[in-house]
Amino acid sequence: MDTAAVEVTGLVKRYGDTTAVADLSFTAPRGAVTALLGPNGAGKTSTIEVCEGFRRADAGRVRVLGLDPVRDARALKPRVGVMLQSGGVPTGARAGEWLRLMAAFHADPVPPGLLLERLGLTSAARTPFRRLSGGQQQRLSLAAAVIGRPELVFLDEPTAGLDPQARIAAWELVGDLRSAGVGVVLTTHYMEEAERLADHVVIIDHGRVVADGPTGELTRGGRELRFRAVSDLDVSGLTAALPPGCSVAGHPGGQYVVTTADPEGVGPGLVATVTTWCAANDVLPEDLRVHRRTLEDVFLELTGRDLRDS
Ligand SMILES: Nc1ncnc2c1ncn2[C@@H]1O[C@H](COP(=O)(O)OP(=O)(O)OP(=O)(O)O)[C@@H](O)[C@H]1O
Repeated sequence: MDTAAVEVTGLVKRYGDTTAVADLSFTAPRGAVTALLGPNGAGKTSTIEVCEGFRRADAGRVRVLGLDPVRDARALKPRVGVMLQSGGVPTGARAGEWLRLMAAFHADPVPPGLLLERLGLTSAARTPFRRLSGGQQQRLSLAAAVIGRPELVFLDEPTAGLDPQARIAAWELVGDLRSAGVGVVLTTHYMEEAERLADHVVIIDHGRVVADGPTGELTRGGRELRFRAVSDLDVSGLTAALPPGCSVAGHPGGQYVVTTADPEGVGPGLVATVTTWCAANDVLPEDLRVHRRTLEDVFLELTGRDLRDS
């Protein structure tokens, strides 16, 4: 069986003179959570909308559960759940009615009442969509995306604007989907969310993939070793003891940061060199720890710190 839930090869998407997606390729595995990350305007929504069959690619090949999202739209519809950034629910539809209607399109839907309860919408069941709060609208769209027990769900910024409780409920729902073997492809601007939920991360910038891999692998290789010690440590002496490419910075309060340029990050050898030097100089390195890179560190390293004008 084809193991990919989504396979995108050389995707190009243009809007007039704007190239939103430029030769983009990635694979999202089945039964796993894949997060598409990228600054505003990077091309995430365009990519996801082509995968959903809502937009046509200008070039490249897209396969969803092995099928073509435009040509095989009818076959894919019952197997794929979609949560649009814009909601996609008629403004006058009442939350409960809308979910019951969505349920009617599927052979074995999740009971609408159960989903309303899971997502904290029971008391809003009779409220028209336009009168729901932004967070309630988001949650209703999420519920509609999963009600048909899809094999794959596309979630475009599923937790944007949710309060912490609603975000946790959404995370739990995504976790349950994954446990049930459902593939999830989501976009988010919350790095902590991606780190927590995603098995696989694809970072996009200017319509191209700049990093792609298992979340743990992308964040591997912390470049810093930190410790506290006396405030008048001989920083130049320690620097001289370290391998080339390492530097030491002293900060107020006796905080020290050893940084390595080695792409593999801080290894056991560097930790041993620092502690050996400390022992030889009668220095106790307190709170010694290798600072793990977060997904946010990786994201900013790859996409820069400049604000995007888009
Ligand atoms: N319908 C459209 N017509 C013209 N340009 C568009 C259209 N949709 C998107 N774009 C442009 O394409 C580029 C990519 O947009 P897209 O929405 O795919 O990015 P994104 O990564 O999802 O951004 P965000 O994080 O802000 O949602 C942007 O420059 C955007 O202005």
